[in-house]
Amino acid sequence: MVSQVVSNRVSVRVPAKINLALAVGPRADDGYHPLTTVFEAVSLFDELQVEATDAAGISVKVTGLGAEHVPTDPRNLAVQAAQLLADTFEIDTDGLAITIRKGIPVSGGMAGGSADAAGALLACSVLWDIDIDADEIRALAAELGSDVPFALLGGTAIGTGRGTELVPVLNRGRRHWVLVFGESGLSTAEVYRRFDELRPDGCELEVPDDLMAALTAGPVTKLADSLRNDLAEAALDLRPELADTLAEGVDVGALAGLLSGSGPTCAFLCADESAAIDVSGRLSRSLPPDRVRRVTGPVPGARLLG
Ligand SMILES: C[C@](O)(CO)[C@H](O)COP(=O)(O)OP(=O)(O)OC[C@H]1O[C@@H](n2ccc(N)nc2=O)[C@H](O)[C@@H]1O
Ligand SMILES: Nc1ncnc2c1ncn2[C@@H]1O[C@H](COP(=O)(O)OP(=O)(O)OP(=O)(O)O)[C@@H](O)[C@H]1O
Repeated sequence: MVSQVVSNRVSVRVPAKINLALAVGPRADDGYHPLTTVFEAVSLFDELQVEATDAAGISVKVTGLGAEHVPTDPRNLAVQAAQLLADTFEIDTDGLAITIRKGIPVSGGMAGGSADAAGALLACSVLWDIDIDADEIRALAAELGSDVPFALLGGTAIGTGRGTELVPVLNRGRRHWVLVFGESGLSTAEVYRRFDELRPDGCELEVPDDLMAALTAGPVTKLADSLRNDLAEAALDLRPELADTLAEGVDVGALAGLLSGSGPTCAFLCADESAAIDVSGRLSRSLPPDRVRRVTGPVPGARLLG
């Protein structure tokens, strides 16, 4: 297909995720673990702009939270996404300028890099006027990373396989969360490796019935009781101080504390908005305020801006 640039600048916004449940089976021969997870997209975003310029090659500029830890070369997941899309549709990437504004912590267990990959797929498909359907873009997303298809979809969804097979979950209401970002990031691969050492046979890949029921009916306390993360043990083994953070959030009024994905971000479910304001205020007294954020979920996946 020949590229035809229809607009020379496209902006998108992509949310972070938490895993309301993350059941992890034993490591498979390909190095990945089968999962049964319930993703929820929350109101913490990366913004990404792609632009057609006269310069050579692909350039990438990163600003915002933790930008200094993000590569600005072909290792950047947004660059990889643009390149994969271009290769698939035979498009010349010369002159592509990508700008990323990070709002999602890097290596925070909230799928920040995946968000940028999803954003680049969406933005470049518009910039290059590619006629790509939902199944095709989902397949490219899954090639880029296990969390990338969900970053496109958003909302609340069950993920199986590597986390790339998604089924949206109907649920009601808006949930109020307080996030505590880690002092530094944790490597997802390292957390899975420690999981293998601690749980060589994996954990049970059960569909979390109590959680599914709590998403559609009953008080939010029921949901708080059914949150689960099989990677928490491994992440806490690598970062024991996270146990104190999780306990502190509950001490100051959260209904439950949950490690987000592979961590180190801690997510606290609160009864309602005013409880979340109170919890975030109290946590900000003992922690640097820029590590504490109030968010809601679910929110939609990758969206065009403007
Ligand atoms: C922890 C989660 O965020 C939960 O949603 C994901 O499972 C991780 O998703 P991700 O960061 O997009 O993962 P990928 O980029 O695909 O893989 C990073 C590393 O995580 C490990 N990995 C990831 C997904 C999976 N189902 N099993 C794994 O073992 C692998 O060691 C892999 O090398
Ligand atoms: N656009 C990007 N944004 C953030 N990190 C990126 C990006 N591109 C590459 N990386 C690299 O990817 C690694 C993981 O970053 P990321 O922020 O996606 O972790 P994460 O949120 O813990 O991932 P997940 O929750 O999907 O496991 C980091 O080492 C980072 O340097």
